Amino acid sequence: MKLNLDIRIYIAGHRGMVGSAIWRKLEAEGYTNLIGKTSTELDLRNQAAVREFFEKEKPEVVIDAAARVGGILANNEHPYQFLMENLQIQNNLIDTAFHAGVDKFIFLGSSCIYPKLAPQPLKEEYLLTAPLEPTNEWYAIAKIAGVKACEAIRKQYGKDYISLMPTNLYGPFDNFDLKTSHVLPAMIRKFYDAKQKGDLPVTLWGSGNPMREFLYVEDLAEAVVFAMENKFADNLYNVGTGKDLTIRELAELIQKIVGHTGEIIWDSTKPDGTPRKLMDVSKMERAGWKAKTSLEEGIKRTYAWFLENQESYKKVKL
Ligand SMILES: NC(=O)C1=CN([C@@H]2O[C@H](COP(=O)(O)OP(=O)(O)OC[C@H]3O[C@@H](n4cnc5c(N)ncnc54)[C@H](OP(=O)(O)O)[C@@H]3O)[C@@H](O)[C@H]2O)C=CC1
Ligand SMILES: C[C@H]1O[C@H](OP(=O)(O)OP(=O)(O)OC[C@H]2O[C@@H](n3cnc4c(=O)[nH]c(N)nc43)[C@H](O)[C@@H]2O)[C@@H](O)[C@@H](O)C1=O
Repeated sequence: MKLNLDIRIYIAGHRGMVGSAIWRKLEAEGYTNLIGKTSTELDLRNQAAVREFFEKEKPEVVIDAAARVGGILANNEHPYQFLMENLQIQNNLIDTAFHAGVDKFIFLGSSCIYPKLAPQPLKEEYLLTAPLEPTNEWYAIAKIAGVKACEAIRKQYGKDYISLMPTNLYGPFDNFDLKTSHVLPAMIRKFYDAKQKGDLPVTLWGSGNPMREFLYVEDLAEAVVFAMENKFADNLYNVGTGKDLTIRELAELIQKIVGHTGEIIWDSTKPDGTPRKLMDVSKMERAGWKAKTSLEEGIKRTYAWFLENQESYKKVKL
């Protein structure tokens, strides 16, 4: 059920694709006391600055949507930053929130925390049962540490700290930079640019054979607000659609939506990453939440947003 609409809610990473979607959803639900700081205003890697911020702002709920985030190449080429920066950010947020007496904390991990070759669909209990996918094990280990920190606070101190594991996300305010982005925004940008130049060929990475699940970011935001307004019985919940497709099928779908008619070339020098990471989303469904936006509808909305914003919105993160 709804919390008091003037409760002080801190959304870490409120300008990101996920954080901004959560912010919009909370505003739409009538929450009036939303707190956000840009990374220039508050570098979450700085523990002293985070402690000072909590003393001043006194948030009652914390939603952690701040992290060093990127696609398969960014993760593979910057392992130290993806491990260390994410450990610093989440440890400062979780530990400071706990010591400041925050009773509700929502940590966002990722489906890449599960073993590379775990049975599919991935259940929450598969965590730590086998080796991780090498291209993003650094990021995954940081995220697993965040899951365990929240689990320990829940178990030892009885605080309502929970971890949501979203699948691959996409939508408005995504990162469309071709070096650091995830596959879906990269395909939108590549097919659009190639179409503009007379349907030139589009080069995509890997074999096209891996499978991925994609959740529209506004559905995730709804899941996060649902988790904020309800007391969950457990610590760890997968958040996804429970459906996946091959990267090749994704390319054909986006090519159709964008209206590109040129050739697709597959660059096998780029990594495929994990062959599949379809999540079992039944635990979250039993808790009362289910995704509703279809992949085709979500891509159409994202493409429309991209066309309206592509000039002003260049999010390059390295
Ligand atoms: N995108 C995806 O496919 C998935 C994302 N997630 C998770 O969702 C969360 C958000 O991801 P997403 O929105 O895609 O990422 P974005 O890169 O869009 O947003 C990340 C946010 O984190 C903030 N941030 C990064 N470093 C710092 C820092 N040192 N100090 C303060 N703020 C910082 C950025 O702030 P600023 O803009 O002010 O610089 C930015 O707003 C992450 O936890 C990610 O792991 C999980 C599964 C899939
Ligand atoms: C959310 C999740 O996202 C990351 O994992 P990932 O899903 O493997 O990342 P990705 O979206 O970048 O790639 C998905 C697939 O798509 C293929 N692919 C084709 N062509 C392009 C292309 O042009 N760009 C990209 N990025 N990938 C491409 C690519 O080769 C791969 O096979 C984690 O690092 C981590 O951040 C995480 O948790």
